[in-house]
Amino acid sequence: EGAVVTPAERSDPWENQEDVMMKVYFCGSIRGGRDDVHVYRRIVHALQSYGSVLTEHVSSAELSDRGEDATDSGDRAIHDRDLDWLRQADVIVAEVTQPSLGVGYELGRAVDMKKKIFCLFRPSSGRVLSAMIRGAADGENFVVRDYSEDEVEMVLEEFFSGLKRS
Ligand SMILES: O=c1[nH]c(=O)n([C@H]2C[C@H](O)[C@@H](COP(=O)(O)O)O2)cc1CO
Repeated sequence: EGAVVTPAERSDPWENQEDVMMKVYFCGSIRGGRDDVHVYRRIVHALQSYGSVLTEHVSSAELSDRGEDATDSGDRAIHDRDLDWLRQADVIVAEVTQPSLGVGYELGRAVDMKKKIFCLFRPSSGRVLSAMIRGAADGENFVVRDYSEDEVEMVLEEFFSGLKRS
């Protein structure tokens, strides 16, 4: 009676699940162009088997290259919310084939926060990935993986099974 329940003693299963569920921040181009939204959908769908995806909206077919809100105050709200999610995230997964200022910025901030980062690039696009992304790879906290669309599930499985071991 009157005992203080510490977080470790909580018995609500939903609360516990929240505690253990990995949080994944997915980055993909929005105002940079929506050409690859079908790939983002496939990635986010696969990611949902590893944890909770904080930025599911990035993969929404309804979201155009105008973004969520075109007003200035809307932009601040988007920026602040996304940085908050970035801080909460255990891992960042970015599809970097379609160049995007926002994605590049998110990755730079995530490096500064010492997050685990996994970037996916499709050479079949004919593009050459920015040196500021390819050149940031250290094979451990910042991993860049070339892949083709049909390999989405396989490369994510490889990455997440590596995380469990480390
Ligand atoms: O409406 C938005 N909502 C939003 O969450 N973002 C974030 C998530 C994406 O990973 C990234 C896309 O940046 P950009 O719009 O510069 O391509 O920025 C970006 C916008 C629009 O810039």
